[in-house]
Amino acid sequence: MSYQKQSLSASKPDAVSGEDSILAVLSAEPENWALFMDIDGTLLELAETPDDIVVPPSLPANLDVLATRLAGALALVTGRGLDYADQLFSPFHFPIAGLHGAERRDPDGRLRKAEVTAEFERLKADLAAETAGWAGVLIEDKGAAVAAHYRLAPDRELELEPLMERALSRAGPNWTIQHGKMVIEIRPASADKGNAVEAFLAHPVFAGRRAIAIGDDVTDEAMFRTVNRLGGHSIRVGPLSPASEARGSIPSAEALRGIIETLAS
Ligand SMILES: O=P(O)(O)OC[C@H]1O[C@H](O[C@H]2O[C@H](CO)[C@@H](O)[C@H](O)[C@H]2O)[C@H](O)[C@@H](O)[C@@H]1O
Ligand SMILES: [Mg+2]
Repeated sequence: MSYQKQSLSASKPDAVSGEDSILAVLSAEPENWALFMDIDGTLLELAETPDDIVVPPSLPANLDVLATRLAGALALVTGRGLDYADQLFSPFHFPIAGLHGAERRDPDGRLRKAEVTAEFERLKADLAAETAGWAGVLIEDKGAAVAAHYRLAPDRELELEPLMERALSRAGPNWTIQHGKMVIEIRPASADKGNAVEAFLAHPVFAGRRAIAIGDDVTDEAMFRTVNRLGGHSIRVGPLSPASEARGSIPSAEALRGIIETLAS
């Protein structure tokens, strides 16, 4: 059932639906493609807490080689704060969008950060205080966004929902709720991952290329819709579900890293 959509899309002449076809299009025509990848759950396996993720030592250099093959047309598009995500791939600095698209560093190094108001700072502190006694709930301060993680306390989801909704009303119209894997976030409403992909594609390094977007979560649906509309390819890590607009899938982050390693070698 979950593969029905995949086989439908695979029947299209230019569908990219799995590891072999991603490898094929990128290695055959690297000058024609741009690659946009999510981080958690896509390039890296999910971990119990945000700081427990492991970056395999070969990944940053493999990404750098692949980025060079694509003449720079490779960007990371993440819900993480830009600075946090950037240091995961040190010493390389790829074009990157953080906070689900609200922060961006373009290929020319131009940086756009989201504004953090004094009221938002107070709101984050209050959320941390209100959940201080909730064992297993983690509040992740991401500057202009805040995430309430319940992976270690799944029973708290129902209590976190109204708490985050109340915090959102306090934050005002410039913020929005973002659901994710065992997490509820308040993020800037100014841009989503689809907007970030379009902004990158307007830059000369990316312009004129077709986009491949690879992600694993609800937040990635915005970039899937964008690349589908623009004639690119949308790939979900994990099984396809009818709820996703991704048209292809690869089984795991490890499989994606294998593709990257092959393309880099
Ligand atoms: O857009 P992404 O790069 O996938 O980032 C989405 C969120 O990822 C992180 O949370 C998720 O991964 C954690 C580590 O594996 C996991 O513990 C958590 O349950 C997941 O929701 C990150 O902490 C968030 O800030 C990102 O928005
Ligand atoms: Mg993800």
